[in-house]
Amino acid sequence: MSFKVQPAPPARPNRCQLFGPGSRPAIFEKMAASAADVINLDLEDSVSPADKPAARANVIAAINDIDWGTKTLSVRINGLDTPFWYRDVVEVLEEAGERLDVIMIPKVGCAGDIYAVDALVSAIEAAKGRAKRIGFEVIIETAAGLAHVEEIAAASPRMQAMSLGAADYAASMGMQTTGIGGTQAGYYMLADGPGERAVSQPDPWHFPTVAIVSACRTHGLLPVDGPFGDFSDDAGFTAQARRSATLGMVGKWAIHPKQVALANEVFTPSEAQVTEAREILAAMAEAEKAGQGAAVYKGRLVDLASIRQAQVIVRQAEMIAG
Ligand SMILES: CCC(=O)SCCNC(=O)CCNC(=O)[C@H](O)C(C)(C)COP(=O)(O)OP(=O)(O)OC[C@H]1O[C@@H](n2cnc3c(N)ncnc32)[C@H](O)[C@@H]1OP(=O)(O)O
Ligand SMILES: O=CC(=O)O
Ligand SMILES: [Mg+2]
Repeated sequence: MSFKVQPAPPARPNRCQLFGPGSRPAIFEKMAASAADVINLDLEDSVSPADKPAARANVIAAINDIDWGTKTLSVRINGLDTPFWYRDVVEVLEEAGERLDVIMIPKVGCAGDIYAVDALVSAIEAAKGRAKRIGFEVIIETAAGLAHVEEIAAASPRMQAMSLGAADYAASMGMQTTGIGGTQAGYYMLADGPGERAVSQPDPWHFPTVAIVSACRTHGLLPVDGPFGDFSDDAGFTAQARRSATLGMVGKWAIHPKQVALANEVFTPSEAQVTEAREILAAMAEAEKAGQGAAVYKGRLVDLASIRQAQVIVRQAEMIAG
């Protein structure tokens, strides 16, 4: 471990972020009644340019009028390359009440993008006497965003979470696919050797996922997997979510309500995982009493690092249980 201790991320559940277009207020109550930990009211890519002003008004009314319970409530603003974003920030922060928790900034390319939004948000908070400091979450979904992922993670004390946006990321990287997340038909390997050659399909999102997790863990943010577009493919969603969870992400977006339960299941440590983690902690407590730093648990090595691994699972389960 470095001399600098790794900071803890915000202690709140973030297993599923349910999105809904700000231009579709009929679904807002359904979003509030869902089992998602985080709600993202969208002003960006699910809202057509002509609908932006009406969507802002809908979102402001929804923040003020709907009972969002204990969910984290976020609004996705438009990107800094558009004429919409500053009005999103000004109107939402001037007119919506204190229930809003977070602003999501899409297509972030460098720390300066965060600085710009921070300056505007700080000025409005001061002018309006807002008591609660608005947090930021960002989407890494461009080549520049990935190249500068670490400086973005460190850009502001407002930063809480980072998502991988597979659709825009694929476009920005020039990837030859229209699929949003999951395995991609063209990204496959053929085994060497004689006879019929086995096909394997590696994960094309592996590199950005690991880069985001690393930046987030370094700076105490929540790493989140973004959208999986084919909401008819439950198995595909679950496989993608399991890969992300295994690599350290804490949750995944839902772009349809049927994906909420799938995400919650993957990102809630199972009873078997928690039991095993507690047994490892118990085995290590016994080993320590006997003056040993290593022990055998179910035929495999456990040592002091196993304590830290097991604590990840136990803490996650305890935080979710509240
Ligand atoms: C890809 C890049 C990105 O940026 S993703 C993030 C931005 N995109 C979004 O926010 C899109 C969010 N999703 C949607 O707009 C809709 O779910 C889409 C995909 C259009 C499908 O809608 P629809 O055709 O109504 O679906 P459905 O008939 O299967 O709906 C079944 C019931 O569920 C409801 N529903 C629909 N979407 C949501 C939602 N996001 N949150 C909560 N509820 C939702 C529908 O109203 C319908 O309800 P009911 O059964 O009629 O009562
Ligand atoms: O905004 C999300 C994406 O996948 O693009
Ligand atoms: Mg996007």
